[in-house]
Amino acid sequence: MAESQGQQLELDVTNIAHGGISVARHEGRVIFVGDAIPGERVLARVTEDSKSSFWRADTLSVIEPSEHRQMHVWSSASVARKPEDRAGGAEFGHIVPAHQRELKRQVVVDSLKRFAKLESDVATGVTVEELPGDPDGTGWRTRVRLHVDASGRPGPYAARSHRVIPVTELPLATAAIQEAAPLAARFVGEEHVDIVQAGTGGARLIVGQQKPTTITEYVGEREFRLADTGFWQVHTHAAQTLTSAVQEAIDGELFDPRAHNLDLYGGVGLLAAAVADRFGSSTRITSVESDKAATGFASHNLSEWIGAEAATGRVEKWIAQLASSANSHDRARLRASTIVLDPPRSGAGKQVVQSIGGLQPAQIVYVACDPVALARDIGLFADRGYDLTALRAFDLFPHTHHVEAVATLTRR
Ligand SMILES: C[S@@+](CC[C@H](N)C(=O)[O-])C[C@H]1O[C@@H](n2cnc3c(N)ncnc32)[C@H](O)[C@@H]1O
Repeated sequence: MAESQGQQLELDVTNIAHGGISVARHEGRVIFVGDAIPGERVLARVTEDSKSSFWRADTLSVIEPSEHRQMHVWSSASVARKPEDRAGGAEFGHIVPAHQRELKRQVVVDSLKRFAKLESDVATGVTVEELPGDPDGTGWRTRVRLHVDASGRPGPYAARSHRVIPVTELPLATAAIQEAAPLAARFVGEEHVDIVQAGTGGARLIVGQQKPTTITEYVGEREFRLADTGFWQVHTHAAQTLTSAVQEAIDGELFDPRAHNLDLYGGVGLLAAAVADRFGSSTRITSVESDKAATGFASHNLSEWIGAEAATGRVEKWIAQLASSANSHDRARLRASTIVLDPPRSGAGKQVVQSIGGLQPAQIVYVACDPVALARDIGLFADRGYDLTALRAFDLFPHTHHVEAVATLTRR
């Protein structure tokens, strides 16, 4: 069907879809359109027509703008540029922040309806909460990766492409990163350059596979040590927001500090510390993480709690092994447990959900950065006897389509 590629169409945009794209219809066929807003009429160019069920298109110009449209916060990503020259990573930057959150709310509610068959008040009543910081949604990013092109120029990729776009500013990044970012430098032979702003010491540049250095991040007064190349929540206020959200998501009536509580996909122990901070010095919790360097830091970060420990392993294997080796006392401690999990974008998946379900914990707190993966897993947990009893969502990534959710699931 390649004859439609490149064709220009006037489209009425009706809905938002997962992934930061909007939905329009043309002659009965769904077309996913980038850089548009539901309610707008746009002139778009078809970029993909290989599937019979849907096509993709880029907005070329806006014919009837939405009342929620604003000038893009990043001129390098503006619809005024040719689609292939627009920087990626700020695909909602042309939408006023409050409406970005409304569209993200719709995606969360719609995902739960479609993939978990859930239309309860808990599911439909969710809102997407704004984080502290600049209300215009800029200046929050403490980690930025710039890719490097064949001539050594660094920049973000264009949306859905590996084409490096040279830029002169990074408005989503913190002031320290904007100042330190070597946007005019050349890095011939490197694949990428990372700029990281740690809790202390300004912005650092990490070129290619440079050896890691230990940095310190703070959540309130609490210190977390980690590698500058390792995982840490990206928004300046994300670690504190998720700490409070996880603490509040746990039903205190169902929490047993002496149970075999788990923090799965634990990184350097941020959420295990959140749990132990709320429930006190006798809290028992094991943080499980596949990155050995991270669990080394987690052991240090959790050392104030005698019952907190870090284990290195892939969750899917580690938990299956735990289930197969548990005796009746272990099983009772697991049945009384609270399990926090914070998997990567792909979610926990069927195998891990089945293993967790098999342990029959009292409650599960699921921190998710992908609403579709979360909804799929909530549906799988429902089959294992767990109901969604609380849900919050947070705008951890303003001007992008990403949204973070914290869900509590309780054993029926
Ligand atoms: C979204 S991060 C969350 C980290 C931590 N909860 C935090 O908030 O800082 C997900 C973590 O899961 C780890 N990870 C990814 N896949 C894993 C797996 N199959 N088993 C264990 N850990 C995994 C990653 O290394 C990363 O540290």
